[in-house]
Amino acid sequence: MWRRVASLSSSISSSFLAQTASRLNTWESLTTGIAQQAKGVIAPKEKTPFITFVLGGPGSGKGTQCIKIVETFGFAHLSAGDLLRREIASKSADGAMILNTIKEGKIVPSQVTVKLIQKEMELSDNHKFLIDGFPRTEENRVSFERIIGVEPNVVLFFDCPEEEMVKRVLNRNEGRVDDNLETIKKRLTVFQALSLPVINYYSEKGKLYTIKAIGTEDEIFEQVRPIFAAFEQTVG
Ligand SMILES: Nc1ncnc2c1ncn2[C@@H]1O[C@H](COP(=O)(O)OP(=O)(O)O)[C@@H](O)[C@H]1O
Ligand SMILES: Nc1ccn([C@H]2C[C@H](O)[C@@H](COP(=O)(O)OP(=O)(O)O)O2)c(=O)n1
Ligand SMILES: [Mg+2]
Repeated sequence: MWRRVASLSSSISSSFLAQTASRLNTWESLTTGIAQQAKGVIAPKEKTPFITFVLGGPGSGKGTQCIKIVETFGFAHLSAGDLLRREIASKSADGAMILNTIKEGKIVPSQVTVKLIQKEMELSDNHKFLIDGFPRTEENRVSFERIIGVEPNVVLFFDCPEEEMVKRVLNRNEGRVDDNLETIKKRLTVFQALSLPVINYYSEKGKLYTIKAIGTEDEIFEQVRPIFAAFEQTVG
């Protein structure tokens, strides 16, 4: 694994290499634990994980664009909302609590969400992850860093006017308990109060890529494409 890192293009900065090295160590410990539990079932990770957080208000088009990124750049798509809805459907111990939280337009405790994300990352044989709809709060962010031990390489922010988001959510038609006017208003308030600080945090760290999320799906993807194209050589 170390040889792999060393043979990467010489254009990579030393700070990138240092970050890579630290992520590799974390990844090794993450996967070693799993390998011990399920020897031979899960292929060892040989590549450095590349993590993208996909942020934006409800209905801003995160999921839609993630599908295009998966098709074009071969990422694994982990939607925090989908993982939580799967927990509800499986009637797990946390299911009822998650359902009530989502109906109220609130945020599920980070420990629950991070564990679901962690499990998916460990089971995946991909090393490139799109983590969609997460972190939605500072608590989410800190919890991910503490439990997973890595920081994102890229943070996408789909910046969409509120009235457009409301229109899209009300037309989404997926039978979701939170796609109604009452819950969407609460979700927009939560987004402003709790999610925007996370977006500002990554902006200050120089990791934020803001996408103007109006126009056709294809027009929006043309803003997304060059971001990942620029990383393709180094990430694989
Ligand atoms: N550029 C777009 N223009 C119009 N509608 C869109 C666009 N992108 C997505 N949608 C639609 O808006 C709704 C919300 O999109 P989605 O990808 O689920 O957003 P998010 O995951 O951010 O909540 C979906 O019904 C989707 O088909
Ligand atoms: N990090 C997260 C992500 C989603 N949730 C809950 C609360 C959110 O309103 C719902 C739905 O999230 P989802 O990402 O599917 O919603 P949108 O795609 O933005 O419409 O899930 C959460 O509590 N914590
Ligand atoms: Mg979504």
